[in-house]
Amino acid sequence: MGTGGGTAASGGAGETRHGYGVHGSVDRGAGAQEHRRGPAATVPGRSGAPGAESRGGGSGTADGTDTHAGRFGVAGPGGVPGGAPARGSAPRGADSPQGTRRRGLGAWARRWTGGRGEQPPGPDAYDDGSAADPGRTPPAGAPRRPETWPDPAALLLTALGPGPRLWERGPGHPEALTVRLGTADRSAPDGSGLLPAVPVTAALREAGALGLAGPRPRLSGLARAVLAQLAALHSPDLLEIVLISADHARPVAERTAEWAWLGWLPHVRPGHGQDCRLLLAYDREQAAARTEELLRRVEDHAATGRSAARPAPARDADRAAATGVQGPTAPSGTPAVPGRDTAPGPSGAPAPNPLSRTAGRPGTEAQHGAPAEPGARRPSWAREDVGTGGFPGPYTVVVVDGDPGGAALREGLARLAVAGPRAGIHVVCLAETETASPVSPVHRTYEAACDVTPTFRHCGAVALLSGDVAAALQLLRVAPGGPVGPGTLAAVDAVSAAWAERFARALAPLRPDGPADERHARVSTPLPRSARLLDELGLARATPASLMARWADAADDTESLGGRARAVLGAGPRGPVTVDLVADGPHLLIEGPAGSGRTELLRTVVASLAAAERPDRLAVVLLDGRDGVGTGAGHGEGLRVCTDIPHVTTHLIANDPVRMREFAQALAAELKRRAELLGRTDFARWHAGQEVSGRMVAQRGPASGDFVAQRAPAPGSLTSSAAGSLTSSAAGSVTSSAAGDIESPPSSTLRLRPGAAARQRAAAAPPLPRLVVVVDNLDALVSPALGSPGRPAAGSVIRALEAVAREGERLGVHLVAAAGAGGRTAESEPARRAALRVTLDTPQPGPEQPAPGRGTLAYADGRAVGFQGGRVTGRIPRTATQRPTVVPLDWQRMGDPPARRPVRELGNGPTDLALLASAVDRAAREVSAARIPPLL
Ligand SMILES: Nc1ncnc2c1ncn2[C@@H]1O[C@H](COP(=O)(O)OP(=O)(O)OP(=O)(O)O)[C@@H](O)[C@H]1O
Repeated sequence: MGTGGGTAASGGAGETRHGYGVHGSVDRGAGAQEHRRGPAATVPGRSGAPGAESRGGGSGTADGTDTHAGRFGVAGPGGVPGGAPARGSAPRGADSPQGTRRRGLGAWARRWTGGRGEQPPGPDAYDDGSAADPGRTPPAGAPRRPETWPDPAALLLTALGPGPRLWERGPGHPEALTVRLGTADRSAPDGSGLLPAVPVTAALREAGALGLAGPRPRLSGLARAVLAQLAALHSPDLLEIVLISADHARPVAERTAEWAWLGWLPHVRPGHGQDCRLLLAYDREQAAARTEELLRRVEDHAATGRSAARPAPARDADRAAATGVQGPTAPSGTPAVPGRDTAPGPSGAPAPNPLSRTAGRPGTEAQHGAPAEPGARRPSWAREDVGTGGFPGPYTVVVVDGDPGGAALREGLARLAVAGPRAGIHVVCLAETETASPVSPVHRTYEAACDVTPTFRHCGAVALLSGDVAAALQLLRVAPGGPVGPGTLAAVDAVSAAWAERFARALAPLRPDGPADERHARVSTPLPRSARLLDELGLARATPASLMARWADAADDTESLGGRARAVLGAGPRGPVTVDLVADGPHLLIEGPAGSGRTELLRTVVASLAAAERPDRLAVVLLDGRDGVGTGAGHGEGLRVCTDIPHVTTHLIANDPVRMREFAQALAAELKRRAELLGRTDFARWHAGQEVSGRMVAQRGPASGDFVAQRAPAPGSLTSSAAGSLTSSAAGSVTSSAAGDIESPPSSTLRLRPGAAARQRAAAAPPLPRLVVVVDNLDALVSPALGSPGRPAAGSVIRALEAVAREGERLGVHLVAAAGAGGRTAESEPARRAALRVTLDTPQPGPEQPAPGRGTLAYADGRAVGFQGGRVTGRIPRTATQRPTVVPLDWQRMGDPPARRPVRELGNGPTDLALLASAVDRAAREVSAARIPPLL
């Protein structure tokens, strides 16, 4: 399929053919003007990349005539005297004299193999990147630099391998989202000859949106080549691809046939909760759904100021390296020779060091001799991100093929093209036009493209196919008035449908490595109407082993010394919403009207606290402030259903003044005990001290039995009458021989060691777990109803809770309380001292409305996040509904929401809470966790 001078491939790797240079093949009609020479066209940062502001405000270029060449054009040398280009680089805006094509075959072979390094170093004068002696042959064995912008053949090999370059570009990579559109011959900067087939590239992050226009067959070939590059070089975690091909001017069968290959890519799978099977839109509804999702993301980004996201470290490093290459502002010691420091990895893959990549990216900063001002290369809309490393991803490339119709949709896509780049969303717009030629000069072709695809007008850079057989393209920057400058002429890259299908099927089974949430931040999605806690916890099949793994992880957590108190509340816009009582607390207040799901949320908190930490490091005390709870007085079971969880040591209902007073005294006594034990230190530091003293003992002693020693409080620092009934084992392998222990260590181990008796006494001391006091209906305690049985003792309970609110943070005691909004409760100490606050919405009836439990979590620093509370007392879903079902699908319907059968609950089966409690109980036995004594 490749014709003329382009590097093109068709039908698969075996049929790949290559051409060289532009000579004789690139149309130079009226629309395809000569490239300008001279430094003005080659200085990065001067050309003013297109962007939202520049389009609106006319602040496009500094020199007015410069095009994209400095940013999204031919890469290559141009400004640095003696600066040596590396292979794969090109001068910008410089014409290609009819010079010698030295080592063209060598260049071909290297590009064909994607620069894998298996071929011996060639004699290419520019390969070694030596500024001093560009013609010097690189020393034997010198590492080869791979092609920065691989050609289609290299891409296919990468996918089929899969090769080492697969998904090589992360967010910090200087070439992330930069695509090669074709090639052009360029003269070497030292005048030594011609660099053949130098890549011509466009950077989406700089252009914002990219338009491609031309006759359909070649346009499709170019679009396939562009998307294949993106898919091969960026992982599906970093980049999702959305297709909107809903132009009714073409039959849907034709559109689906043309794009069928794209459906195989892992990048079109909905990774952020989108309601579809694949991110492919072939009709207006699907297109509207995808556009809406993306616009919401843009708004969400603007609202949360995500541009202040933490810097991608590599990015700053890149910039430093780029600056270093250019001289004046270079930090000393920065690798400065382009082309030298991008060594292939062991398998010929590019070195992972992004420093090298930037330094080895001639044609941008490295080659032009202009000191890189931070932000100068980037368009105005991106500049605010410069200091923070740019948008950190994940990115979205939206392919808009033709006009989907409908004013709202058009407007939405226009907004995406203009505002999307701030949120990492870049439009690649395809418009079917005639080839640019003397008959249809550039401006006319551009207007024709804007007519057939209105989104085209919002692209910051456009590539117009030109020439009799559309084998060339002209890459132009777009200013407010339309394309400017003569642009860059190149031979087009294009691949056939068969090539693309083979490529995409090769990628189809591949997945990125590692746990999903560690790989990339999730983008914002709408809240679900209901949520299941076990799903949010990732414990759909709650097993003792999965809980033990979490508890072991908590034991290593230095942030939560003494016990982790982290609870998942439910589903948020970016995954589960978690409160950390240690880091963000110490106390949590849940407010909401009756029926809003306060009690359920308290159960959710208790259940997820238990899933996060073992029961001898975290204890829970439950208090139902309303006297009718659990007595059939119409208020349900309250917190009683949580009492099967081994962490729960005490449950009190406020209907018995005697027990309530005892409870208040016991709680106060526990605070006193902790205060005496901790002395002047606090809970976390005390545990840190225990760790240190434990390690010192452990160093002297033999390996076995160390756990007892590690966790034993220092002798003499103990109080307690409860000694002997408890253990201080924390991580679970050994417990003391105290009463109530499930397993005891072999006592001979301790006897053999010096000082063992003292340590044994220490091990039997009372532990100091974190304690969470969970109170439902706090308002019923603050303002007890006249005649309620608990009224006489409510005051003493409240005083004890106030003491917890005041002193709990230092003592490792947390309060989680639920109450109706406002009233006297707001004035109470527990409410005033709650750093974390949840406000639940009034539930609305109706199947379309969210279930109770919808609310907002607010942090002390003003941050807030909405969530749908995770239900934990729902019945375990019927397994029958989870049987696999077979649904016939075709490409056309992949963008529809998947048909869902309602998950029916077993009417009388166990609840999720019961399932979890049972697993927690078994896990606690497995780790020999001792029970914490009840308060009462
Ligand atoms: N997250 C949730 N998902 C689905 N249903 C929920 C959720 N939370 C609560 N519900 C349901 O809403 C109803 C009220 O819940 P809950 O008793 O927790 O509310 P409340 O605010 O404590 O009200 P009250 O104090 O009047 O009992 C219950 O039927 C419960 O099953």
